[in-house]
Amino acid sequence: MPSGGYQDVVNKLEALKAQFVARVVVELDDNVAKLHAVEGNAAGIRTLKQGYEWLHRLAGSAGTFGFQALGSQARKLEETLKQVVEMDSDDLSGLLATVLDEDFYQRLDSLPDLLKADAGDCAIPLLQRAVAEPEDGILQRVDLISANSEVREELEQGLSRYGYRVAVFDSPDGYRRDHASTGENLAALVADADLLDAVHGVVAELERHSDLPLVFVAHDESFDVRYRVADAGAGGFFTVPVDIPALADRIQQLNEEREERQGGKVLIVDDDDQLVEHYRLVLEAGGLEVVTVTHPPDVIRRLSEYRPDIVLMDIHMGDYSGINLARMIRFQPEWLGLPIIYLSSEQDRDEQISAIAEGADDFIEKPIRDHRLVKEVKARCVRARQLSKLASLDSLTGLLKHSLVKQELAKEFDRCRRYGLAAQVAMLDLDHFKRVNDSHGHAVGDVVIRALANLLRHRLRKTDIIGRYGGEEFVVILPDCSAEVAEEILQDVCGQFAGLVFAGDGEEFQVTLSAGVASLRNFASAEAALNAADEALYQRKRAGRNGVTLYQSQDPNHRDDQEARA
Ligand SMILES: Nc1nc2c(ncn2[C@@H]2O[C@H](COP(=O)(O)OP(=O)(O)OP(=O)(O)O)[C@@H](O)[C@H]2O)c(=O)[nH]1
Repeated sequence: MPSGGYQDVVNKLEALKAQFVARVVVELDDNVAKLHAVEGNAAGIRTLKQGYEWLHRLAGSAGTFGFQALGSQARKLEETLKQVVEMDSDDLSGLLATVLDEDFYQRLDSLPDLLKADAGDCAIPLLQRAVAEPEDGILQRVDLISANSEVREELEQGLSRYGYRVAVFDSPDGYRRDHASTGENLAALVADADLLDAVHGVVAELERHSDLPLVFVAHDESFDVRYRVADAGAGGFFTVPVDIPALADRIQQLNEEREERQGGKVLIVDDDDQLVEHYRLVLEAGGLEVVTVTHPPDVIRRLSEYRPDIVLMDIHMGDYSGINLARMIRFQPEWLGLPIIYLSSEQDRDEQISAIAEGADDFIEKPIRDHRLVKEVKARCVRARQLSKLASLDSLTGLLKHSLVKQELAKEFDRCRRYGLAAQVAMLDLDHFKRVNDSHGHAVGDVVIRALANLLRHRLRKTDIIGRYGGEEFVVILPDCSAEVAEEILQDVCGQFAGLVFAGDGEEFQVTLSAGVASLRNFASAEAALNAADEALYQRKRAGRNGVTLYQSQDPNHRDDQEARA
């Protein structure tokens, strides 16, 4: 949602609508007169073609500003003139007799009245449903409702080890009272299934949390309880005693799914300034990020700078064709997978299909109502993000894959070089992990790996980069951080991780973690820093595991780590 809130968006949309009306009044005067000049043989085929292009644009834009009847009349006139364009005949009197009949001119003369008559029917109210409430804060808090003090204690302790701040309530009424007063975003609401109906009622009341991940815990795991929990729209169900790592993992997954549904970066390419501005406002109000391009030659540069999830592109843009631009974008291998969606008033299905065959992925027809535009674009952003995530993130942990973490490290290395900053790279490895797999099985081992991934995500800063480097090996990059602070943070992670209790075959167990840290600016390359972190990790393993070791060079000529710690 752009700053200024809903009313601000409505005011801006109204202002754009006024500009649109002012523009169309002038265009109507001009174009209706010119098309009548054809009737009186005072103008030729070229005028008809220009009239066709103008009607095409009007048909695509009028509906967006709330002038539905004007848009559909323009569409009918456009279709009539399309026959003229396609005939490609110079026989004006023939055309006048066959195509431009009395009915055509009557409908043309009705356009100014339709502009006046329709002015009250504005698309803006429909936007209200799509407008997302402002979202601030980070997803760190979990609310917990249970009348059972043991359950409250167990969950509060367990989840706080994963970096969540747990707000505890002993009844849905208490939750209703205190909750309404806070604007903080929640990672999840975890509640006792004994209070199912009351909790469901409170959540329904607090409409702004309709998308809130809801998880229930219960002593009773009967089909009936599970069914009622599913019916309440819950995203997770756990029996007491709760498997905390699995619960933390589920909360993480539910939040990732929610985040995917919410965000999205869109690049709009269209040469109509007012229409583009209207789309931008509507999509931003719907929670999407938008950058616009009204001058098509800028498109490649803006793509590289902005790296959108999807591109929305008009097909007919004055001297430029969206089809050629899509083809051009595909010249570059890095954009081969970028979804390009035509947002065009082209209604001919054959033309739409051939446009898609030329390098785009989909077609949205103009005009489109605001709430539908938001829905359609969001759905495509979600899909695009899911696909790109599949390509770049490790499927078990959702962290960056090996190759990407190396790319990020190289970027951070260059940044530190350029600006003389301190940054650390750390290599992390689970201790005696083979024993975990051997004793409890691979699936339980996977739970442990995911638990570490989730803990790192919550304990580290948003700007830190976390990747799964190999099986049970992780890499963490800590920008703008001294070696001393990195040691402290990672030591804390080791302590928290060692406190997590896992369950396998009815047996509880704990796992520890070792880490090695190196300062990027003490090395000639990112690769060398990573090797040093790896060496420090193995020093730690030899020294007894469960902790952090900073890289210490054996070479007296090597720059000392003390510099970075200062
Ligand atoms: N469950 C699970 N295990 C994995 C995965 N990837 C690697 N592993 C296991 O991780 C274990 C790593 O064992 P080692 O490299 O011998 O090290 P370790 O037992 O952790 O011992 P130290 O590192 O010396 O403390 C092997 O048993 C691998 O099979 C995975 O994705 N899931």
